[in-house]
Amino acid sequence: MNQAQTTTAPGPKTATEPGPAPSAEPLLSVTGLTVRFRMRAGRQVAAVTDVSFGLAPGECLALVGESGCGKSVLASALLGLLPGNARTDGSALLHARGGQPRLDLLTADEPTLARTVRGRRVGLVPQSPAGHLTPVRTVRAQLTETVRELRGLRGPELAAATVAAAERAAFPADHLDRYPHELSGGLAQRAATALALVGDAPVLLADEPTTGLDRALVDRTVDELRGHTADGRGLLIITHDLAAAERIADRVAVMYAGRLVELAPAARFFGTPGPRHPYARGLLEALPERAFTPIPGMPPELDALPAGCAFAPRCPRADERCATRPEPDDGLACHHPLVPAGTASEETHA
Ligand SMILES: Nc1ncnc2c1ncn2[C@@H]1O[C@H](COP(=O)(O)OP(=O)(O)OP(=O)(O)O)[C@@H](O)[C@H]1O
Ligand code: NI
Repeated sequence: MNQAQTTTAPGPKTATEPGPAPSAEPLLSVTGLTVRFRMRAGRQVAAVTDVSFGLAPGECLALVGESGCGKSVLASALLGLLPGNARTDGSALLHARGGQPRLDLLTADEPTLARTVRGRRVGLVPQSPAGHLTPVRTVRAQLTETVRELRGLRGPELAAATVAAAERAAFPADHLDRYPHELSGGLAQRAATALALVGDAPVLLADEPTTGLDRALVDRTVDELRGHTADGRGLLIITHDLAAAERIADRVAVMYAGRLVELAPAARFFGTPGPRHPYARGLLEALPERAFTPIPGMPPELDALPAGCAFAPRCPRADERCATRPEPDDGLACHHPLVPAGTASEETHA
């Protein structure tokens, strides 16, 4: 979506900016989101730090980054699903829509989240579907209940809508009467996706929705998720699968050690001139169809982060400036970007 491709956090745009009116206000504005886990002996895990982004109507934003960088914690924070030892800061405004009021997801109380947000205003495809499916009930029973609750259907209509909901996520109808433990990982994933799609929530968070699926099913699943953004809904997809992100995303957000280090239009990120942050470039170059060269080293521990740039110890371009943490600017937090600011726009076709 063009209107969403230029800013780190699409706040309210000025009247002089072009773009269709419906995108003037994002669906979701996350500002300075920070999550800390309090551990024993005064230890603290900095899982998410000062993350800001917006999700525009009709937009698909892909959130990528190595394991443990805070992606799922970010999603959990948006749904009020963090454990008791977590403390959040910042805001995550879910804007007014369809008669529903504006709401800060970080401060909303549990009854509000349970009754009006989860599944209705913000859907979730969870990272571990097995843990989110009820073990003692068949997939059909769970899907039927969700369709009844969220769509208000009864009788034959309900039965038909349940089968259609399964079909939407490529969950085979002849497996509907199985219990979660009777499903493969890929089928459990599809059941969870089917459940998450039922409510047609304005914002859908999909946390690794394609784990355990083969390429054809990955494509089918992400296309279905992308289809969710019709009618001005938004999709935040968390994925390790950069090919899937390239297939469906409008923008890509790259997270490292709890922070967003780059936020870029997908066309620019995957095409020319490519990622601007050395870490983002490294992620892309690690792909088999690219250089197939992994980034050396490991991400830092989140309870002992360095004062400067957290990527510096692994960065081929690091220098003395990196002892100071780079402030995010124009969708990038790096002292020595691969593509200098101002040259990253569409006219750069070297
Ligand atoms: N309840 C918790 N208490 C303490 N630390 C936690 C808790 N939950 C998550 N963490 C830590 O927060 C960090 C971020 O975890 P998160 O699950 O968000 O990573 P991720 O980016 O989703 O990784 P993956 O790609 O493997 O799913 C990790 O270091 C993890 O150990
Ligand atoms: Ni995760």
